[in-house]
Amino acid sequence: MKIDVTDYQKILNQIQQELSGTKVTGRVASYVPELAKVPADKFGMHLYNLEGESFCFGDSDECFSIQSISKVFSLALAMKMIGNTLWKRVGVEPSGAKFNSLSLLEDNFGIPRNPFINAGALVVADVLVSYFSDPKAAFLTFLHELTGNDTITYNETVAASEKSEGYRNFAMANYLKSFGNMKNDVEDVLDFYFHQCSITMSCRELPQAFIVFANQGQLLGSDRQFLTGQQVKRINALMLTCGFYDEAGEFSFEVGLPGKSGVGGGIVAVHPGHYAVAVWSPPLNPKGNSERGMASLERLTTLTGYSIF
Ligand SMILES: NC(=O)CC[C@H](N)C(=O)O
Repeated sequence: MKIDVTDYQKILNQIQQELSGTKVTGRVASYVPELAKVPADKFGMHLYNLEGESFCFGDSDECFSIQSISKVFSLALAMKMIGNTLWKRVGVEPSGAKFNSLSLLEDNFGIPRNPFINAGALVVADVLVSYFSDPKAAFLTFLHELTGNDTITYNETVAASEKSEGYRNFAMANYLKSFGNMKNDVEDVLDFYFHQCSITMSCRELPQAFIVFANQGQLLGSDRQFLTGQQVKRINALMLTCGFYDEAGEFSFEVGLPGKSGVGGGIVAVHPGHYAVAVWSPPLNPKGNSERGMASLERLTTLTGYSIF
């Protein structure tokens, strides 16, 4: 199938028109002051296709805290570095539970259900802390190579306040350690994890990073195979089944694309073979996913008439 590219901008304009004025019931994340400060009416979207064309509206050039969207990058880096041994320490099944749930660890002997719930992302962070002597620098290098944009960096204020409020993540990391599924110091792993979550990127920059998942692992506009086809298949499968925690079914049902959300209000989705798209609207629904973001992506696949299904 081929979507007429001239339609994308029209469709995005329609989404902006339909949704920018609507009332949302969700709340902006408030567990750290830096996130609570972000105006609730920010709204932007950017679609980047495999032809290298861009379509956007609203606050699409403004950087925001990518939070859990970063878990896709850390997973990709860990898969690149240690391959299949990763799956001995983290599962690939949807959790059906909140992103920061501790309860499933007890039944699974400290093996998190998947890499996108916090427990799984902490194990992935532990892998990276073991692998690299300077994991924070290595993570940025990975992102810079992936995007060709070396301005992407951490927000130290967000990382610090996340740390000062991170009781549940500390509990989780210690709990993983008690099962032997955390090899490094809890402090070191959390320092890395809070930093990866603090990365700021815009709706324009995120699809430039995610287009590799629409392009079978090859960087766009180059012949560099950045990830293997199998790695990309697996990451897309995990985004589809686990990217929205206990709302992964709903996202798949309404939108029909692999994607990943963050509590900063961002969502990125991928249409393999076609495009990557990011949307940002800070108010979150009760499951911790951007309310207007989900609605926007539902309109995108409905108006284009195409999803992966
Ligand atoms: N869902 C998210 O975006 C959660 C990320 C957040 N930094 C946390 O660890 O709680």
